[in-house]
Amino acid sequence: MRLVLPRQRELDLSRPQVMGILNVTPDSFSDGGKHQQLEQAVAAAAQMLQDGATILDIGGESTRPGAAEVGLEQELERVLPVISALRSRFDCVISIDTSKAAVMSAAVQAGADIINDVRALQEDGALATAAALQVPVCLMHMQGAPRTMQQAPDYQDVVQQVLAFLLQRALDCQQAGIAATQIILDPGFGFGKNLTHNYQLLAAMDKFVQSGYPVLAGMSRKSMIGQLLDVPVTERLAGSLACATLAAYAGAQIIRVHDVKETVQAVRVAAAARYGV
Ligand SMILES: Cn1c(SCC(=O)Nc2ccccc2)nc2c(=O)[nH]c(N)nc21
Repeated sequence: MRLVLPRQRELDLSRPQVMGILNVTPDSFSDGGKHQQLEQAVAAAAQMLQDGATILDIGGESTRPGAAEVGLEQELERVLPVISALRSRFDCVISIDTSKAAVMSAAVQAGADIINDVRALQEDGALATAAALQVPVCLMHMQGAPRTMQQAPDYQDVVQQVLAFLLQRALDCQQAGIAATQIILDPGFGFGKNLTHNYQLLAAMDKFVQSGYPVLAGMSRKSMIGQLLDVPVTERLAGSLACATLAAYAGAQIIRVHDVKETVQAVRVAAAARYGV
């Protein structure tokens, strides 16, 4: 199993890969000029790559519960300088975390290799644009919108409903011209799910893997850990490592995290048990 990337590169998914989170939203940097922020992002990227991340996820729109929408120009000016700087310095895989078609095109042109869309290409023009760009896409499930999604998440059967949504979106993508082997599925932990929903999805990770599509799991430092353990976001490393280990052992191929060094080690243990040393 592998993803075909631009510029004759590819990403081998026969073993789980760690995706480092590179947030470029203003609340993710100590204040300082644009240049300083770019330097900080490049330094953080270098550290994550040194620690074993093979993918860096760049996002300009905060999708935290209650977050407001971000304008196109604002999102572009946050992500493009960072993508260009990373592309010119590192040979890593870069994913662009966006739902806007215009950001997808500009980001891929600047050097991004994968589209990571928390809205599963449902925004205007997103599906056609992603198909035209011919890069791998991650389709994530979200119930509702970031501003409202955590008010009252509700499902008859969260696993069945999330999986059915993702399989349908994957078919929509294939009909638009995206190859099945270029489609990654993601249950969207914390996006319109309560604590029980999140752990039912984690327990059913093998069902998503059995779909045959690559699976991305993103639970790092999320409230599904904070609420369960009653710990603040700064005390969620152990819980995050447990989630990453469970997901990798169940066969998830991409694990999206903040704490790269520790997760690379934990995922390597899980992979040794599942695939052999
Ligand atoms: C962009 N993005 C996000 S942002 C939310 C987040 O990290 N919240 C958060 C981070 C730290 C603490 C509390 C909450 N989560 C996913 C995911 O699970 N899958 C994919 N594919 N993309 C994703």
